[in-house]
Amino acid sequence: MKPLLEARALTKHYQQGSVTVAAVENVSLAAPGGEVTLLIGPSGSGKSTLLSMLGGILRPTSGAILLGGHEVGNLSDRELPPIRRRCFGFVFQSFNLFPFLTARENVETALRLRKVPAPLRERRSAELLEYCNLAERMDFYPASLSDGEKQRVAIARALAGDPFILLADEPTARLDSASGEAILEMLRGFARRRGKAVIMASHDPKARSFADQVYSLADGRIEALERIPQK
Ligand SMILES: Nc1ncnc2c1ncn2[C@@H]1O[C@H](COP(=O)(O)OP(=O)(O)OP(=O)(O)O)[C@@H](O)[C@H]1O
Repeated sequence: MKPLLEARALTKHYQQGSVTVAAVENVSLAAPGGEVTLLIGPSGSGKSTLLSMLGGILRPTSGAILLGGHEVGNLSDRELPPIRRRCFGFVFQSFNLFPFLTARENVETALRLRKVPAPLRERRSAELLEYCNLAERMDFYPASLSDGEKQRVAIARALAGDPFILLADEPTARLDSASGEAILEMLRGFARRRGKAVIMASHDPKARSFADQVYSLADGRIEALERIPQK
């Protein structure tokens, strides 16, 4: 299948005083729709930096990023944010929910950002939370939710813009084994059923069995690419 997102010779160097840190070096990858792409590698191998560049949060030092075949890596600071909102959803290990908003209101903020009219926002946020098995928890504040539920709210929020690509950085790191598995199942379902690309960085040994391809990073470089046979 044609990749939804592609990186070609992507490189990021951080300057720390007189020292240059090569966080990502010459990385090429392709993330097809319908598949989960997993990034693994030791701490400091460049996974988060790579995800941030793929999602247009961080500018590469060099290389190209293609979204649906179109180069987006060189767009201006004004052009990039609307494309990021339209095409990407982000999930982080720390959930990043607003503590003073309910689950539903947290999802609604993402819809408001995308200029969805108010009556539609309410319905759409309820649908998204139902999709994430949170129908009973919509009016709860984050403090009254389990960590697994919080992450499902974060996923509902990430899906608010109906993104083509979902980027997840260690989405199960703070979760117990069963909640983590539920999240991985949900991410895989999103890719498979909706034909979207999920790109996830994870240390979780279980993540592998939910992936279609695994890129192993070491010192900012790709050491191996493995296809996981479909079950
Ligand atoms: N803002 C920054 N300034 C300077 N160096 C940075 C910065 N962010 C990351 N680095 C360095 O870049 C390298 C890659 O870091 P990155 O966080 O991408 O790795 P990671 O694989 O995601 O690690 P972890 O699994 O611990 O999150 C590391 O050497 C890190 O110290």
